[in-house]
Amino acid sequence: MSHRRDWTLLDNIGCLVTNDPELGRGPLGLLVDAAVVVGEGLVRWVGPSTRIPEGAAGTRHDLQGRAVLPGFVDSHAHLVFAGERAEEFAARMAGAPYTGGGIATTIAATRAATDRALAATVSRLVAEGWRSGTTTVECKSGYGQSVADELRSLQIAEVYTPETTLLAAHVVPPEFAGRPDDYVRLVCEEMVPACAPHARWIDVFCERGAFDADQCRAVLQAGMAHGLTPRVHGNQLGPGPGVQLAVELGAASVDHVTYTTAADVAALAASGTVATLLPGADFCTRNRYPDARALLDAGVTVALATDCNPGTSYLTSMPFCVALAVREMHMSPEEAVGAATAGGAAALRRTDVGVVREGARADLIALDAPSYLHLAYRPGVQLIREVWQEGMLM
Ligand SMILES: N=CN[C@@H](CCC(=O)O)C(=O)O
Ligand SMILES: [Zn+2]
Repeated sequence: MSHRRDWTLLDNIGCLVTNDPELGRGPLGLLVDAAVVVGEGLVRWVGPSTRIPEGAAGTRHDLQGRAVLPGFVDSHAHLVFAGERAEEFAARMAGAPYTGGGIATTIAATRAATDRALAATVSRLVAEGWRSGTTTVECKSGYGQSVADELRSLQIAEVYTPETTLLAAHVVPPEFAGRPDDYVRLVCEEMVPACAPHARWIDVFCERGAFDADQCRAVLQAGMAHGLTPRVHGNQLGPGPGVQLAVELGAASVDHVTYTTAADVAALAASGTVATLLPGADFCTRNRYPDARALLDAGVTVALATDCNPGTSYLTSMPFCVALAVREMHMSPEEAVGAATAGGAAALRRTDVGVVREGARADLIALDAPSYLHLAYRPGVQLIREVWQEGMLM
């Protein structure tokens, strides 16, 4: 390795999660007493502290025995919105069910907001996520529901992340009440062409009360025809066709997956579609949790994400999702940490994040703890000590 004065050696790492089984033990590719060299935004070298190449870097950064992981990959978030719905949350905690009806409140507030106010919210939530160790975040539109408002939502989102998603088919907006097919036509014929240049993904809310399988298929196919890759909100509030539709269209991910049948699990296991579980939403809506064990034991790739949004999951903490996954969904700490990092990367079809190996993006987090186990063991505690984004300490 050539000497690079502007590269940094992170050494004295007590426990390193690489997510590369060729680099270390088990599926998390664990190394103890490890070191990483970062430079020009990328990971340049990974290995045991005893084998650091001579002159590997100009600067040394001592981790003092802390655990280091890939930054979290939050593959499901709705960050472009205005207002909040704390009263709706309180009513739910008093027994009211979640039906998705509150989405209309956020649509009205978002339409009335200035671009500047919407951008400030995205910026605040991305920064909140950073402080919890999120270095890659996906961001959906879906609270605009008009051509102009979906377009500006994506234009604001793309300033903060390349992982932007057109969720025009979130709910039928009030002006189309009783005419869902007219709205679907508007989405397919006008919103998709206008918004596709600003999105990587096309998403739909496939659920009773939102859009049915045929309407969702039409929207997803319209997006695919414009170069977008599908992902699906499905099986959140009850059993439904979301999982099967996602598999049929080769979606990158189907998200929520709270109510599944054996056939859904088998279809996912035979597919390349990731199941993204959103335990924050189930927590905040007092829903049941997905059967993560059935999915994992069948061999399905599982991701964890926050679903940050003002209705069902107003949170940005991936560590909280890891803790919920372990405590409530019976995932092992290894499975949960893998799902929050490599799983999220798989859900976004990214090979450069969610992993610490030579050539990957140098997105790393250091915990105020000796092991990744503490993420589940110390729920609610701020353990994120350092966040390195593309090799820069934030
Ligand atoms: N389920 C659909 N969309 C969001 C909730 C949106 C809202 O209630 O504002 C979700 O993923 O949970
Ligand atoms: Zn969502």
